[in-house]
Amino acid sequence: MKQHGGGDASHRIARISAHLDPHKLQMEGKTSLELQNCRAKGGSSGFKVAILGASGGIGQPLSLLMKMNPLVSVLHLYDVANTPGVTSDVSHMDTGAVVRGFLGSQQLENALTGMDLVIIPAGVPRKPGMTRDDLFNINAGIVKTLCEGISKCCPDAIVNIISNPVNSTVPIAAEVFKKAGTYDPKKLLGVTMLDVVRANTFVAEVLGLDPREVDVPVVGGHAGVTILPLLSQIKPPCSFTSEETAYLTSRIQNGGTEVVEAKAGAGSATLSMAYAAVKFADACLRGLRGDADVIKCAFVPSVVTELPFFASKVRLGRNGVEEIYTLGPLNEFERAGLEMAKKELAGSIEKGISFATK
Ligand SMILES: NC(=O)c1ccc[n+]([C@@H]2O[C@H](COP(=O)([O-])OP(=O)(O)OC[C@H]3O[C@@H](n4cnc5c(N)ncnc54)[C@H](O)[C@@H]3O)[C@@H](O)[C@H]2O)c1
Ligand SMILES: O=C(O)C[C@H](O)C(=O)O
Repeated sequence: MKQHGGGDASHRIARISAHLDPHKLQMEGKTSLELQNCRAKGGSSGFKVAILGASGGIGQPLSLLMKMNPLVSVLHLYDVANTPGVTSDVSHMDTGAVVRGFLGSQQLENALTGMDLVIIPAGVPRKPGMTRDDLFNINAGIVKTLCEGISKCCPDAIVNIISNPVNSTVPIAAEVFKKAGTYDPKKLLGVTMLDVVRANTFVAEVLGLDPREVDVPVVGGHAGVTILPLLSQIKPPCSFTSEETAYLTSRIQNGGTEVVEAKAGAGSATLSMAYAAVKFADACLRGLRGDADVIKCAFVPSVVTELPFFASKVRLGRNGVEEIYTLGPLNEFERAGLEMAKKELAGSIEKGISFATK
């Protein structure tokens, strides 16, 4: 019997199940382009987003939240483990985005083809006693391989890097893209949004405000002293005692460690990170859509300081980062913090560059 929507019932059912399992389509001899076009009816117009590391502690809630984002029409979930289960689960949500799962390196290219935005939370997290830099040996190689795939399959995509150490993985990504001839500095962003989310929360606690009313710029990078909250520039404008400034700066800089210790070996921030990653990805998509005044902090290729990468406020638009804002007036405490941040950042950036160019 012919069904409304094209194709007979058995074909239609086969298509729906294949759409959850790219293997099935490949076995039917479909090309990757057909795979891309084989969309369930009802998919809304919008952007195509891939999450690399989708089965992880961050990846799963991030997949859930991106499936809820009305700007997303296609959501590709890629990991080296457990994507069939995560994909099946998330795909039952009655929101517009069509979800497809991709498992293992042989499916990376299909996962990436045609994507507008790629979010990378793949890699190992810290355990108590470790620094983010202790993750370098494993995560540097993971990010390098994934970025090689991006160069090949979606060189125009915006890339959001979450994998630590962000201060080194973003320079690695830049070098991979340069080597492939696909580097666009406007499209590479290290995600430091969690530092801003934490800063807003901790400052609101001290001031007795709703965190949603607070906006703290956090500049520099994403590790220890490189995380530099500019409390002198918060909105709404407020002043702090030197004790409050010292307490807040230290708590914001050590927010990640606070979670790592509380989780006692079970990983680092995942839920608050997924929240922050979605806030940031949504800003990138609103920028791509052409919304005005989309401004967020991010660790990007930059000329704001003498370092080649630096986190500061950026304006997001149709081409990715369309404007990078200078740091503005800093007080004495922040100027001293900036010098410490730059010293550590220089080493982490250099470490990433040498890894990717060796
Ligand atoms: N930027 C930030 O603010 C921020 C915040 C929190 C965590 N992180 C970092 O995010 C990363 C992930 O954290 P998590 O808690 O989700 O870890 P996790 O171990 O729970 O998940 C990582 C996922 O990556 C997958 N993975 C490993 N190698 C892969 C590869 N080659 N390709 C694709 N996927 C691969 C794993 O299978 C796993 O599902 C860590 O490096 C962590 O330090 C960054
Ligand atoms: O602290 C970590 O290792 C994870 C992440 O960078 C964070 O800030 O929570």
